[in-house]
Amino acid sequence: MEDEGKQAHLKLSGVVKGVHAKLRQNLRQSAGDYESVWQAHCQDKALLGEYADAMRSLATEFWSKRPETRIDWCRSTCVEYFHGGGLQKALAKDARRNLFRHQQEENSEDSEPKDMTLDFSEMAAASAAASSPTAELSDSSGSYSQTTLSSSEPDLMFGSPEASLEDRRRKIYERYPAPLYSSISVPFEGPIRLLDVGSCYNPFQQHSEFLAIGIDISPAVESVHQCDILSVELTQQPLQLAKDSLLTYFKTLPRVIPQLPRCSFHVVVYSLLLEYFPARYQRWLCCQRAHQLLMRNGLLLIITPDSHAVHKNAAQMRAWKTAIESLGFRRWRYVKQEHLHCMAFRKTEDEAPLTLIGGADLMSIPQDSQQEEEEEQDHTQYLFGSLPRNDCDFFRDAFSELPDLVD
Ligand SMILES: C[S@@+](CC[C@H](N)C(=O)[O-])C[C@H]1O[C@@H](n2cnc3c(N)ncnc32)[C@H](O)[C@@H]1O
Repeated sequence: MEDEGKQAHLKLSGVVKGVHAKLRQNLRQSAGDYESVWQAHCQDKALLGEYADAMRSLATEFWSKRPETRIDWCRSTCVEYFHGGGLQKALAKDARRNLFRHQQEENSEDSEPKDMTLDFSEMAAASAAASSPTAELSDSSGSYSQTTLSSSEPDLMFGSPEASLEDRRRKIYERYPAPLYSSISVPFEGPIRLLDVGSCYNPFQQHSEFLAIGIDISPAVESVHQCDILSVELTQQPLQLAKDSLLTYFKTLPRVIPQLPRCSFHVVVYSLLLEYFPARYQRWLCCQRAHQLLMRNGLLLIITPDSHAVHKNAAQMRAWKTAIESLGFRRWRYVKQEHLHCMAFRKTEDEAPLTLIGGADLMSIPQDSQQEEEEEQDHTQYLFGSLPRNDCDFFRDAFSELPDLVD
């Protein structure tokens, strides 16, 4: 019986790993033309269907037996963040950081400020922390990523010499209230709007904390919508609907989604998704899209496989952190589990704070550096039939949530 289970697991993981390997091979053969490789891949409905069934069986029949699955981790992280004080603490920390920064600016001897540039995204966070509940869609006017106060408003900038920094900051807030329509306010209320990208079998749907919207290029179940995160159109503006209408909107999305609303989700989940893509640029684009889809203070959750000790791929994880933070996120939580890296990034800025040249290059996975020659030479029948050894290692890492069934 145990042997039968092992065989079934190997067969299913063979389908999954075969698709990943084929994509990487196609990318190499096309000399890096990831767009045409991706287009051809998305048209291969038979292969996509086989993958979807295999992935669903792996996840629901084998991996779900583990004490804490990646879905459990995402769920407990969201509950702590939205309902357990995590968001409040993060906002309070922003406010302290912001205050400290302005104090530093004022104290610096050589700066005689004529203009003071205030980062309104942080101010919004600070004011959200300090304020009573604010309607999510309270104001849709204006751009607010940066506002410059000129020296023609001296009282506002510096106040009277005796005024405390807190007083001056309060005046600034009164004069320039930061619009919060696309920012998550505290205390958090209502279901957590969670976009599960590469959802496959809609694992978040069963949890009542979430209004879970699952999307996939090849859904394994009816409730998941067909949508490609790489190419789906995004609306120009966030949805401007009252809360009830928002719920209705998300509950009545069409089966095939042509467009997703910008800045409208509390959580975006990429669970075992980024390593599906053969090209770094696709992983990078995917993270950019998460930033565009999330409300400010929303969370991007990334789960990526790795069975090695935490330090083995620490450089890769640091590179991902640098790349993702450059898009306007700040890492809120990182956990290395036995077979997974689990990361939560909070969207802290509406615009990318800096343009990181070569950001896509930082989104590598170990298999990117695998040389074609090595692959061709190393067809060892190691564990997974005809796959090369490095792929075997990868898939054992990538899909070994039940290691005793694979090893
Ligand atoms: C390894 S499975 C992970 C399934 C699930 N998230 C989990 O953790 O068990 C990756 C899934 O991502 C989907 N996928 C790949 N590229 C996608 C894209 N561009 N847009 C949406 N889904 C995608 C695949 O069809 C597949 O179902």
